[in-house]
Amino acid sequence: MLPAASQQAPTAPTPGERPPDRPYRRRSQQGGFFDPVQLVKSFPEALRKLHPRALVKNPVLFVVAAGSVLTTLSALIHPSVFTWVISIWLWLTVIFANLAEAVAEGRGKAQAESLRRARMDTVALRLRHWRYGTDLARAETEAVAATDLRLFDFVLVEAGELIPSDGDVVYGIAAVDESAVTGESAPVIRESGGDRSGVTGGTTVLSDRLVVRVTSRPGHSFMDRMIALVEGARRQKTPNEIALNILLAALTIVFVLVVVTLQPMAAFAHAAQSTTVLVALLVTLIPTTIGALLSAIGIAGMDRLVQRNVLAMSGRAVEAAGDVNTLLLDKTGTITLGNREATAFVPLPGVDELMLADAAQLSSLSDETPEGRSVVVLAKERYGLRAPAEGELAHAQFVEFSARTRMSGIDMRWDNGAVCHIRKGAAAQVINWVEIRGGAVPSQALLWSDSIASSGATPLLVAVHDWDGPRVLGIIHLKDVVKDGIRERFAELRRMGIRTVMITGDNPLTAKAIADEAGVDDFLADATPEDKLALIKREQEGGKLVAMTGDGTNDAPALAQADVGVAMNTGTSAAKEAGNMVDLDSNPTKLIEIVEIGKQLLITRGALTTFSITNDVAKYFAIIPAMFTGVYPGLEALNLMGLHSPTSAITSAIIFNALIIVALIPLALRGVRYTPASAHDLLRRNLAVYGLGGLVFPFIGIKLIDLLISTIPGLG
Ligand SMILES: Nc1ncnc2c1ncn2[C@@H]1O[C@H](COP(=O)(O)OP(=O)(O)OP(=O)(O)O)[C@@H](O)[C@H]1O
Ligand SMILES: [K+]
Ligand SMILES: [Mg+2]
Repeated sequence: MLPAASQQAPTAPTPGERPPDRPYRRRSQQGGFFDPVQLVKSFPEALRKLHPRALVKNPVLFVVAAGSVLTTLSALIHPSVFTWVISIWLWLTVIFANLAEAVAEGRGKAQAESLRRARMDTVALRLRHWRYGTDLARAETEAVAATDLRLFDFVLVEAGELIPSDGDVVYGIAAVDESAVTGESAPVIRESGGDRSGVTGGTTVLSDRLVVRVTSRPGHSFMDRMIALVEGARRQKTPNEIALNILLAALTIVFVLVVVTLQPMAAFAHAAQSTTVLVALLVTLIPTTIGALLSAIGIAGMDRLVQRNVLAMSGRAVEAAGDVNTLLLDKTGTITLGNREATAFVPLPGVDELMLADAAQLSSLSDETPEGRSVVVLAKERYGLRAPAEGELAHAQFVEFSARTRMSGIDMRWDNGAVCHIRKGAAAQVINWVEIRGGAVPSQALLWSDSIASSGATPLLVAVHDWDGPRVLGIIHLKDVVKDGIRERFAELRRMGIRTVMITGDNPLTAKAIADEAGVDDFLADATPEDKLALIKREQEGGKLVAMTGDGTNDAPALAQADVGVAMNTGTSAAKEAGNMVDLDSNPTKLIEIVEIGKQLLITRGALTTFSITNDVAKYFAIIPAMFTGVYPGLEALNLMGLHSPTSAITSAIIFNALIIVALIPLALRGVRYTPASAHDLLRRNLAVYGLGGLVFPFIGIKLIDLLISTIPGLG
């Protein structure tokens, strides 16, 4: 039996219909963006991170921890209020730094928990020997545990059932509830053939039924990857982060040398310092603030993407997003709604309309793309044409659509030896097909299809080669609609300095019409998957960072090559595998937010590094006079803050040094405010705010702490 190729699409919104500026549901934002309770909750984890194995990964913190051990030992040998207070606050410095990381990770852990709950063990109905055209009612099935499914198994999923594994729909069309993964309760359409064929294990089929080909091994599913990602288990340091870490380590080594060589000089001046004071000086000099917050900033950047329903598989991609120059988008399903539908059959002069409709339908019987299905539907609804019954097409061979041939069709053979070939596809390819077979193509074929294309629709030429010879019959008019509000979003990208380029396999006229309507800066038409890849490489050779959004298998090579490859969650598994980000909302203009988050990550890191280095200056002015006023009374002039006593001055500096870490945790997690502006303006503003702030703020903070603690006996 032939499959019911003309099943109607269930009535649910297509993903593209969502207005781009709709506020996304942010899953873990229910308790406010930064919840102070998290600080308390993460405390045990911060203590666990005191393990030396965890500490060595952060050279700055490791030095502080080593200093804490030294001061604690000396407090045990020469106990005093001062030595104990310094020791305790040094340990607190390390713990607060761990706390920053623990809080950043904690938010993801909670999310991972809720994902785990969604991932249930299910029983799958595996189909034995399924191939296209099998009657599902008669197909042999066996029940197996979802965990026992293998790659390329076929499973049947009915309405109300959980999809047992990631895969591609190979037969059928259904409404699917993907809220377990995307947090979005509106159902989405998943169908075979097109760019909306990918399904995710753990989501639920709401209507109809699907045959799914399994594309992931147990334990390697999308949901598993998502859990590992939000938990931070797979987080690797990005190249920029590693570079900054090396710089911080180098600074630390320099200051260790400074402090160690200071002691002989101090001794020479009869002002030899205690271990506690030397460690205190060292800790104030090294960049503890940024050392403590660096990894939290990175984790929070990934997390901010998750809040916007984007899964970034690599931190490097998030950083690259902050510097993107060019954005490439495919047309169908990305810029347009993507349900290209046949709306009319246009016969050439002298061709019977019914004959064209019949040929169009025959050529689309096994064409499982949305376009193909819509042709069958149109032929049935407008002309009452029914798909041929079982047996009638026993000797037919289907020719599947491919992005390279840009055609699909059927070859039919009759018992008397007669043969009939039917093709439909892009105008240039079909005309070529007819001419190679020796047929003549009337000028209207190209003229009319060009005029359809110029309106932004896609023309498909239909041609036959039978006993009457090769000839074009007419044109199928495929309509596609540009998504609402996309023009404004592209204008916004332009303001951010990003060039948008549409790349499509469609013809240049359709491409131009859509490009004009959507307001992209440039377009490339007639693009094969290789062309898409080559375009990205060319842009990259010029030193540019390229982002690409796409959903089709034919976009996969380009998605893999791009610096930022954002696959639509509605897309095929191949596209999702190839990209380094997946947008669960399948919104191509999400890239605007991704770029913002990338920029915000870079700015936050820069701002806090500046703050960290400048805020050490005040501590220096607190500690140096305290160390030497005994022997050089003139140094009292450096006691700008008028601190109470040498011990209170040093203690205040160390307490401030520890507290500033906790105070900046919310900023590290939330990110510095980002407004679209040139990189130069942003840099200047941040230097002013965070550089100057870092310079001035500690003077006030240390003075206040000094006023407080000078009342404590033993410190005053
Ligand atoms: N089912 C089909 N049968 C025959 N020809 C088709 C079919 N679908 C598309 N075509 C033709 O092939 C061309 C390329 O289509 P395809 O969907 O591969 O483009 P693409 O590269 O994915 O671009 P985009 O998705 O950006 O539009 C279309 O312009 C159309 O002429
Ligand atoms: K410091
Ligand atoms: Mg496509």
